[in-house]
Amino acid sequence: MPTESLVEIRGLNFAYDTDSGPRKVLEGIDMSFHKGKVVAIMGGSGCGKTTLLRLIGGQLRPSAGEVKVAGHAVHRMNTRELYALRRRMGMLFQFGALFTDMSVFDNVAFQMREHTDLPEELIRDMVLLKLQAVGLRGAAGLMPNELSGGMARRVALARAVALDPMLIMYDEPFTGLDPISLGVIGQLIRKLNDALGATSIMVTHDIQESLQIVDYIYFMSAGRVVAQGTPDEIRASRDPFVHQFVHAEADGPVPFHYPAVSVADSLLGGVRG
Ligand SMILES: Nc1ncnc2c1ncn2[C@@H]1O[C@H](COP(=O)(O)OP(=O)(O)OP(=O)(O)O)[C@@H](O)[C@H]1O
Repeated sequence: MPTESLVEIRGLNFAYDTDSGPRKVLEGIDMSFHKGKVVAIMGGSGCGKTTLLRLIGGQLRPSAGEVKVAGHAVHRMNTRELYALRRRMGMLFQFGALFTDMSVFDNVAFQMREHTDLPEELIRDMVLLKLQAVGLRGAAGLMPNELSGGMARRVALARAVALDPMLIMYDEPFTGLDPISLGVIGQLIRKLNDALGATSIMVTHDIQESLQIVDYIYFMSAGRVVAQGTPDEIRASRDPFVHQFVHAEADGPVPFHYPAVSVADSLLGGVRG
């Protein structure tokens, strides 16, 4: 029996308003994120992945179509509903910056203190449990500048799941990590998702790590979904776009060059003039 969707995206279009008019970023996106799953969204730089996360989080409104989270259209929620929804979402954005003037403990406790009325003793136990889950209970008293990059990212993970979110969104969680830390973070993303019974959406460029830990992958190009499937389907895919990604080829359906007039035209243009 198919599992239930936590996030459903249907016919989603989005354009940014810019001085030179609307700038189309997403077009006709359909995606489903089923409960309990970890799903990766991959695609070249600037294809609209971060924009999509911001639409799911309700920071942006669709130009057309809709994003539903737990059955409710995000753009129709009032401020109070949006606030309640965001409390149930954990987010880890690029580099997952910690508050540098707070200890590891206080970084993880921050959301609990901001968003709940829980007594400090309970917060203490919850923070230590979250730190235990990422293997850093012993580092609770350290300051961020005393951590390695991999440790800092693990603290950011503990902070993202501090309030036991139903949905966790990661934007490039592996950026800047060495291969060992990258593997550790990947495994933790999977483990935390399963332990919490949550659903995770991960925007990443790291296909090899994704293939190890996710249940499903969407590939985007120029604001559209161009391929999708389970890791096994992706590995077996003959789709040229998927092939370019899986084999890290510099050129293919995703062009290496930003669109431009031909080299001959731009170099010889003056001569021919
Ligand atoms: N506030 C904004 N106003 C106008 N255009 C924007 C704005 N934010 C992003 N864009 C443009 O929208 C497009 C999609 O951006 P987005 O950040 O969603 O891409 P991305 O796929 O996450 O890229 P990357 O992998 O490089 O982070 C890009 O062309 C970007 O320049």
